[in-house]
Amino acid sequence: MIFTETEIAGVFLIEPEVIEDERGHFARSFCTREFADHGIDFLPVQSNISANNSAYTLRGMHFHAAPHEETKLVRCSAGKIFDVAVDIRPHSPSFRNWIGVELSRKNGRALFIPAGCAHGFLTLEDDSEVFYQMSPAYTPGHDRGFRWDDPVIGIDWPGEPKVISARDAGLGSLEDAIQ
Ligand SMILES: Cc1cn([C@H]2C[C@H](O)[C@@H](COP(=O)(O)OP(=O)(O)O[C@H]3O[C@H](C)C(=O)[C@H](O)[C@H]3O)O2)c(=O)[nH]c1=O
Repeated sequence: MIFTETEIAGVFLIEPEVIEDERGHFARSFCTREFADHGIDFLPVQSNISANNSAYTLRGMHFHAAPHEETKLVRCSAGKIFDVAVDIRPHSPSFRNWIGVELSRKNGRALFIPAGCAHGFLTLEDDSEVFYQMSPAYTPGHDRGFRWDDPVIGIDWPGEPKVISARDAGLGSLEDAIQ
């Protein structure tokens, strides 16, 4: 795997090292040792599948309140998404910064999102599926969120959402969410 740290400390783009042959290809998708070699102590305890019927479905922006912050390794196992991480750590030099990457079944890329960052995505094709490993396990009642189009964050989405949950559509600002 090829790790590239982004301008948000601790957020890494991970690209597969693909081994191709006449049958197709093989690539490693996770390895505790390779992650540790890049200073990342990550041992996922839960995996999730997010299946999305339509293009321009938006889920986010979500995070868990301390001390239940979640760390995630996100990949797109079908279709294509624009995946976004936002630094919500007030003392971080990249506080309020965001990064967005295109993850797809074709490019096999993954985004590693540490605790202290919010996560969200916009699907770019119908039938896009997101597979993500996380730690710790989900804790009901501690989920928080802020609006996908918070003007203070200014995420440059590649399109407007056509499908969004009532919860996500009604979220407030990041400032309100981290009070
Ligand atoms: C996330 C999660 C949810 N659930 C239950 C709770 C609800 O009954 C149902 C759907 O949950 P929710 O509507 O919060 O799912 P999303 O809107 O896709 O939320 C996720 O979307 C973004 C982008 C994320 O990064 C998070 O994993 C998560 O916030 O699954 C669980 O049982 N375990 C879980 O880990």
